[in-house]
Amino acid sequence: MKTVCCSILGFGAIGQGVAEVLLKKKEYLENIGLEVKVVAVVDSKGATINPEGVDLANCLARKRTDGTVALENLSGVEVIQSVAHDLVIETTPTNIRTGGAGLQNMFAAFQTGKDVITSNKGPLTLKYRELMEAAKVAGSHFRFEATVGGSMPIINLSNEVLAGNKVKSVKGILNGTCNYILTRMLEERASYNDILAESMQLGIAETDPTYDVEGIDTACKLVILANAIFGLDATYSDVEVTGITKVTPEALEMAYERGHVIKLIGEVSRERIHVAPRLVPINHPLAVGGTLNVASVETELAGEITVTGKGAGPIETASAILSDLIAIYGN
Ligand SMILES: NC(=O)C1=CN([C@@H]2O[C@H](COP(=O)(O)OP(=O)(O)OC[C@H]3O[C@@H](n4cnc5c(N)ncnc54)[C@H](OP(=O)(O)O)[C@@H]3O)[C@@H](O)[C@H]2O)C=CC1
Ligand SMILES: N[C@@H](CC=O)C(=O)O
Ligand code: NA
Repeated sequence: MKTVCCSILGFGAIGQGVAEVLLKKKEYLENIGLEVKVVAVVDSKGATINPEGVDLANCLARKRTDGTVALENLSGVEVIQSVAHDLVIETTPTNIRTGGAGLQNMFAAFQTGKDVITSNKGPLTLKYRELMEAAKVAGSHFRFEATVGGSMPIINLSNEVLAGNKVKSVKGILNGTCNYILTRMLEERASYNDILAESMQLGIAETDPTYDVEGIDTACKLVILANAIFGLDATYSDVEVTGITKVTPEALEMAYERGHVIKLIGEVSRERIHVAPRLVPINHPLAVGGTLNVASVETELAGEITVTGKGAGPIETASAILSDLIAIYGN
């Protein structure tokens, strides 16, 4: 049995989703020879630490009742530097201006020879090259399937499953919150503000939901795809960005009467990176609803390959983190 000691940095929707999935998959992981021991859990107020393994069920319960897991006044970086472990699971909020706590956590993880799995888009949008270089120098694994499309495989699909294929472009819906809002505005005539509030409660919206509705989150994901799949050195300023805040119920209904839905479509190729609301025919493969994401990958040898899956949500996103964990340590 291989023991993987890890920390969970950020214990909001996704961090808690990871804890739940690790509890649910304990037996499965043991059956494939992995004991995953969480030695530290950190939120914005501090940390719970136990080198023998923290009680995840207890952490989840305390987070619900007390609003925090903090028993010790330590930050993510302090935990990385002082607690022995192999893997940092980084799920703090996306911040594309500074990279936020996530950027510091990732550099600290690589400086101390740890592997990183993350759902956090900020650091990868801001400092992709530097992070890849730091991971390489440290000989660390760095995986981030959860950053784009949540549970929907897209990064590992393009780089691993479709290995050898040159990807020409990726086009699709990469924000679950916007898709949920546009779908419910059309189908139930629900109000934009009510659905946005509900998205926050469901744990699908960003910590700052303007990232979702202004197209910033989709733009970050396109930057990550540009760098991870196309080998570009793109940053946020390379993306043309329009969000959904100006899409009205009337526009959605008029489009529908003419056989179309309005979707927030992102597209990345070597030539152009852009996101904007676009008309999509009702029966088109990109016309998926709810929190679904969808991506059409245009490849050199295999033609077009389209995937769809839940683009947001705690358990769904944790499933991508779990698959990255198994990709690193399984077998
Ligand atoms: N929600 C989703 O469906 C998806 C989210 N993501 C990404 O995953 C990440 C997490 O998202 P989500 O869980 O929804 O966000 P939340 O806002 O629900 O949770 C963020 C967590 O990070 C903690 N945190 C904030 N600042 C710090 C800090 N300095 N040190 C340690 N912990 C800190 C918060 O603490 P506290 O609890 O004390 O406030 C909270 O526990 C984001 O980067 C997001 O972009 C990616 C895919 C899907
Ligand atoms: N807020 C994001 C979460 C996943 O990245 C979304 O709605 O897609
Ligand atoms: Na994904």
